[in-house]
Amino acid sequence: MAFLVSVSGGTARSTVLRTSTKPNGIEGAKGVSRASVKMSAEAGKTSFGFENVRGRMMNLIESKVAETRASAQAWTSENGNVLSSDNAKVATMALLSAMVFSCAPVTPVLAADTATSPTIMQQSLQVADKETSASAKTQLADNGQQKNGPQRWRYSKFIDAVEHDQVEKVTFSADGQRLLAVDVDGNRFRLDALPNDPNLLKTLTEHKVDVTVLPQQEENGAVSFLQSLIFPAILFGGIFLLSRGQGGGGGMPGPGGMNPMEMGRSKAKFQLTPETGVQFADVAGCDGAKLELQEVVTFLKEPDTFSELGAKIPRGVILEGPPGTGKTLLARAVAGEAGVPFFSISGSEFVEMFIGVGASRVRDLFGQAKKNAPCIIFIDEIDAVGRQRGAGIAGGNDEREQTLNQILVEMDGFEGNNGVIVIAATNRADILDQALLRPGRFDRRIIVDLPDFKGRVNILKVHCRGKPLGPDVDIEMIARRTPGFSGASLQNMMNEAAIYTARRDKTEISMEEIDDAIERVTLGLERKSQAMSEENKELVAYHEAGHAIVGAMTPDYDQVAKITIIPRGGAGGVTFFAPNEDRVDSGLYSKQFLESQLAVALGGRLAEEIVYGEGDVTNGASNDLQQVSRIARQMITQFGFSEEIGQMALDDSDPGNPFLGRQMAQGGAPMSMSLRAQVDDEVRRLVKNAYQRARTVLLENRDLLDATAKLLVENETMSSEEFQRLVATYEKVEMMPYSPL
Ligand SMILES: Nc1ncnc2c1ncn2[C@@H]1O[C@H](COP(=O)(O)OP(=O)(O)OP(=O)(O)O)[C@@H](O)[C@H]1O
Ligand SMILES: [Zn+2]
Repeated sequence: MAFLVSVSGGTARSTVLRTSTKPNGIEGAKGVSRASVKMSAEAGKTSFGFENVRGRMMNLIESKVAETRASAQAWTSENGNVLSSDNAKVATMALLSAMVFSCAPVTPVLAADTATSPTIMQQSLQVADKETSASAKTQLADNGQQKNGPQRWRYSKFIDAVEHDQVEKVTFSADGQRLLAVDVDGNRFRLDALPNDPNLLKTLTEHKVDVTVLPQQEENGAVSFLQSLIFPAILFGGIFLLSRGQGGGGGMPGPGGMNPMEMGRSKAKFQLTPETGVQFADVAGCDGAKLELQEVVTFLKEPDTFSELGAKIPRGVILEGPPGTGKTLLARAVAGEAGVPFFSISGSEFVEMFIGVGASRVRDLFGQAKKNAPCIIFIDEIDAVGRQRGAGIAGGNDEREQTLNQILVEMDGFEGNNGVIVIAATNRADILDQALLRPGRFDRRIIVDLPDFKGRVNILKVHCRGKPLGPDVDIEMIARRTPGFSGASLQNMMNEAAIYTARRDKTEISMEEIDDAIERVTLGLERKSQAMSEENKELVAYHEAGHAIVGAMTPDYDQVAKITIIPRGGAGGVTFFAPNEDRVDSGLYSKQFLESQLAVALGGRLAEEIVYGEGDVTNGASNDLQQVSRIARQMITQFGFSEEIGQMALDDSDPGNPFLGRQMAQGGAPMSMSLRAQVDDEVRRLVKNAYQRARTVLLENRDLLDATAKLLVENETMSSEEFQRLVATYEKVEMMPYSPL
């Protein structure tokens, strides 16, 4: 079997051809990945010219991140719907490399669940996708490709592009921590966690970059940032601030008034809201999503300017995320910010209609929308109609398919710039028909995840507005106590508190009512997902940090894409790793990689052990431990990775292996008792070795472990970049290479 491994980093691209047929063709695999790291390092050096070692190291890390991201992106875009298809092998490969360590302090998610549950797996991939798409696209862009979602840029690369007049437009988040840039070709780039660069604004102005700042949220830091922008804005001109308020932006005049609304035909089932009145400031805790949607707002406000600039016109946007995270609210806010009408319909309403009605409703809806352009069409629960065609559980649903087809026809029929943008919402993007996600249709996917601590503070502020609060009410404390709550649960909780207050004949909501309300909502949530106590938080943080650090300190291991300790789906926390291109392409995993994987899986439990002592480890790692023994067994019985046992496939009748599939387990020789014992010994040896290596690396990087856990407790999530920064600051020792005991 021959395959291509593309090596890329920064500007350098080259291709390495390798042939191999056996899974134990490890030498080749190693060679390739070394080569790719080296190439990336070279690329990093030439494009940035950092002279010091640290700089080079960071470049190397970044290139490596970019590399793995590219693969994650390429993989997801090609195989986006792999989960619901029967293409189990690809899914297996992806899962193996995008290894997810989701660990629950109380109810562990079984490994089998992780592998078979499309939701969890999709979550992992989505997060990988979300967190990783960016740099990946920097590379895809080199090929002239731009897939959905903005790419992520390094700061230095961004400045470089600005200085070369490659950047057209920049939108800052209200707090000034992130920005979205659009280059001259209309490609979008994202930068998170901006450094404090006093010259940034000057550079932007000098190069005539359009600067927009998102409306400010009630965050303190934002004020000074805004002020710091306003001042030079007067000096340099050419910058306009988007002010919150009637009609939105300064700068260029938007289409002030709305088209007079023609009443929808009476049979029309969709809702039309001429003016939603919702602003971005009403949606809190999803700055990333707002940043991306700002472009849609700009387009709706000034469609002509937008297309004159040659920017790529947005068509369809999919908002995906758990229930109650504010997807509908965001869509309404886009309409509100742009001052355009909002058409909405729910996917499930289509399905309830009589045969033939769905498609004509779609025609109606789009017809009305075009007449009222610019406007937004919002389709809630798009999965109800947008599920893969021909994959219906009850033998397919013609009505649904016709409705879906009609939506596709309408979206394809958008000529040039007709000012209609379709926003769809779903919490099951994994089951969507791929046709929906093609370019020109819903080619932008925006993740709206559960809010982290800061997000919850902001959401609470929104929902405390206009409510009489007692002097003892501390919003930050409420936010600390409500991890795992969505925006809707928080709103619900505040309403409950208000009801308790009224019942108790009080005039102000006090902490007492809020406590009761939190308890009540938590009880409701607990049935669905794991609610997390304060004490658990630190433990989960150490556990996840353990996985991440062992992964990061392992040469050639997959990149950490995101760490979170927000409880979800029964898991206390999750560490996501982005798959690596070589491995995904080939589906081959070297012995070295699998050994590292053992160590990474053990890292969580080990961190607990190191920090709290052996007596205090929790059963939250049972999922990890299952993964460990499964991987180790397979290495010995199926991949012939043991010298003792040799290169033969054995029938290790481990029932239903969700990871590598039965096909690999087939055809093995039955095992004698003595062989079984030998296998057990070998498995134990492998695991013990991995355990030792992971333990050493965690002990020697204790500072990094503490720093990571601390930040996780504070923020609940950590991006790849944030983690890399910690690694760069604290890292001491890499994991030692495998040495047989
Ligand atoms: N980020 C947020 N900021 C402020 N309020 C929020 C936020 N998220 C949710 N809410 C509150 O919860 C309500 C329900 O949210 P919304 O309907 O937008 O969620 P959704 O993601 O569309 O949920 P579903 O998937 O169940 O349709 C909103 O009307 C709002 O009051
Ligand atoms: Zn774990």
